[in-house]
Amino acid sequence: MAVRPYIVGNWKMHGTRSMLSEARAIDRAAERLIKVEVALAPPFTLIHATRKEAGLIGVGAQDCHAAEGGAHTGDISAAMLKDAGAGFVIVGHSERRADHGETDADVKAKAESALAVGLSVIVCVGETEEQRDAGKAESVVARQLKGSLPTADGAAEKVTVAYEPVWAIGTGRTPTTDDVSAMHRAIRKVLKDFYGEEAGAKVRILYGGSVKAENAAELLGADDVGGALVGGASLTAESFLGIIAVAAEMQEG
Ligand SMILES: O=C[C@H](O)COP(=O)(O)O
Repeated sequence: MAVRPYIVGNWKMHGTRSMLSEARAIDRAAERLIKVEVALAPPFTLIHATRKEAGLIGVGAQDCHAAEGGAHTGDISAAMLKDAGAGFVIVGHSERRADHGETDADVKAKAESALAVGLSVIVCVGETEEQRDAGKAESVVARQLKGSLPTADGAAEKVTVAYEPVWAIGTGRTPTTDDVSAMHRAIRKVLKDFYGEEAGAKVRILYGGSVKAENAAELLGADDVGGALVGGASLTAESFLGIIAVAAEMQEG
């Protein structure tokens, strides 16, 4: 279990201002849970309000455009996210890789643009069920990582990796603890090769994909799991705090 697990809620395309009450409730409870680092990634429209109303937890974005600015209708730059109060941005989520055809190079460019304005990044990787069944999971994730990780000076200190098997996202299905351990070990090797032994050893690796309070202990208990990237179970304070409480209890040994 990580020294201080990082539990991040990705609200995806959910959330109007009425959901700020959930963010406030999470923020108030997070104050008690000093053993766990907590963050939320609400929709763009709620970043500024969430930052203002939830002062203790981290607040971030779910994506950013790679350009500094320009004629990109509907897109949002990393600088705009920082201006709105974001401290990090998720890049390369499988839903964006699939729905928007984002390549590893696109993800790397987004990550570099985020680091350039002082944001941290959560770089998402994960295999499909077809790739897993073909025995290609580790090679796919390694390729995604090598193509998506930023290389700017000091990048490793601002990078978190989220391993999210695509077939576990939103399905209620999860890998076995042993499978999570094996993949996280493989990811750690890639990180050390990519950033060097020392820097690569410090990058946090989160697990994401149907994390709930009921399965959090087994998933967070796998080897080299630094926390979780949580979708559906982060949408209410009750369910999200249930996961956070499990992570905190695991810190108490
Ligand atoms: O970003 C979060 C992941 O996609 C996991 O989503 P989920 O917890 O709803 O399976």
